[in-house]
Amino acid sequence: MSLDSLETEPAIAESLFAEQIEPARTFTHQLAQHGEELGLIGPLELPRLWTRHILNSVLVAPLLVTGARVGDVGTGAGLPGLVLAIARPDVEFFLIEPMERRVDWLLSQQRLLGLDNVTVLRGRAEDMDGIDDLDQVTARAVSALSKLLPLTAPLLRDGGELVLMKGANAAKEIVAAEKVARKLKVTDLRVEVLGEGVVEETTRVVRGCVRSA
Ligand SMILES: C[S@@+](CC[C@H](N)C(=O)[O-])C[C@H]1O[C@@H](n2cnc3c(N)ncnc32)[C@H](O)[C@@H]1O
Repeated sequence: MSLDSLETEPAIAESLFAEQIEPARTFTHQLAQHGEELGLIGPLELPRLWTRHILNSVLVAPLLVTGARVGDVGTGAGLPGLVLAIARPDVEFFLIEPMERRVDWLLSQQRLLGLDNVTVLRGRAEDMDGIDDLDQVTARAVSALSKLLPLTAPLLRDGGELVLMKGANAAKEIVAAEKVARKLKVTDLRVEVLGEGVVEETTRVVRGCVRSA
């Protein structure tokens, strides 16, 4: 595929990725080159690949805790899971994705980038038997919060945290998910906007904790 229409790297990318900028560039180029043919990104995404997808994902990196075990549910093309694994080599990532073709892509990128902080798990989040002790769980563009909470909250240890990337309706989704949140013992659900004054397109996350007592 021609990379002619790939968005020029925004100047802010270098400060957001710091010393990890080179692998971030490699991954972005890989996604630009192969993403459409593999059905990972739409044909209109190249002119906004950095802004809409890569930077949007890396803005979550400062919310992750050093040494944490972090699950990313529905990683797909690698968003945000692989981008975060590039930006945060000090964090251990479990990328959960059911589709074989996407899993193959994630494994190929993990190898290419030499990411030894990544484990790719093939399957649906709700079928991840034996994983219920993660410190933090992320997800992006998987489903509405009321459906996403049952996929993500059970993967967390008591006191673990959800960091779910959401769109403009995030606050409304929290209201709609109140009952399911109570059932799953998810507390303190709130919206945070990341990247204000730093990037053109800010990122919205819903954060919340799982507390059994
Ligand atoms: C719209 S894509 C978003 C992919 C990526 N997170 C992104 O932002 O580009 C949704 C992804 O969630 C995955 N998915 C759907 N249901 C899932 C489940 N129950 N558990 C884990 N992943 C799931 C799909 O296979 C798909 O890759």
